[in-house]
Amino acid sequence: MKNKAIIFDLDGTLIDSLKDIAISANLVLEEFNLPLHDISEYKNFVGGGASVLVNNCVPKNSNEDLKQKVLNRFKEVYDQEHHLNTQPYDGIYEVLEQLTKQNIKIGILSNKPHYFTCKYVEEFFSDYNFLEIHGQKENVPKKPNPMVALEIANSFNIKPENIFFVGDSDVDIKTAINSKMIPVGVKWGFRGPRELIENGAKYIVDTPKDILKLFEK
Ligand SMILES: O=C(O)COP(=O)(O)O
Repeated sequence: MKNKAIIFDLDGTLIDSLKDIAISANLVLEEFNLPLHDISEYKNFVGGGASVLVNNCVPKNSNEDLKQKVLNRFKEVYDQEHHLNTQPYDGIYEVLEQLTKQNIKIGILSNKPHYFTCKYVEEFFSDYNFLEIHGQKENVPKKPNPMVALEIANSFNIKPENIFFVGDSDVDIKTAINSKMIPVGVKWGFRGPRELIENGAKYIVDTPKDILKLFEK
């Protein structure tokens, strides 16, 4: 057991953050007099980080200046008060408890801006021993680039092929493949299993507790 580890994605994997992201983005779109989107549409907008989110939700012909302004404002609005609906998925705490008991090293790699990633981890997961916590940082390549995932493997002192990379989007599965980790897709996240399988997920887990079964394989 001790020679295995898990890197988790955050949004759509550990926490259900969709509604707050959508509410914040729609508030900003409204401020800029731009068309709004249904919450469910945001499922396909999230995953590539805040700038990709903005790219996806502003009209196609928007110029860079507008995108930058929307992005800056989104970060402000999201930071203020729109966290009321965000919660860890049912069963996540139990899994983290078990992983901690079994001394399995755990980390988080998200494309959510690093500041927000740390904020959420502090709010929900401060009782768990996440050894590595990385959101998207300026001038650091984001997922699916394997760089940070490999740095985490290095710090864990565990070979990438013994690390499960658990996520809910194509970006996560591609990150796992690019870093030669074991790609695990979750069924409860923002995208469906089909996207995860098409992108090369080796395992699909139906519920958080199925993550524990991966170690029996
Ligand atoms: O917020 C995003 O766009 C992505 O975040 P994630 O990498 O934790 O899914």
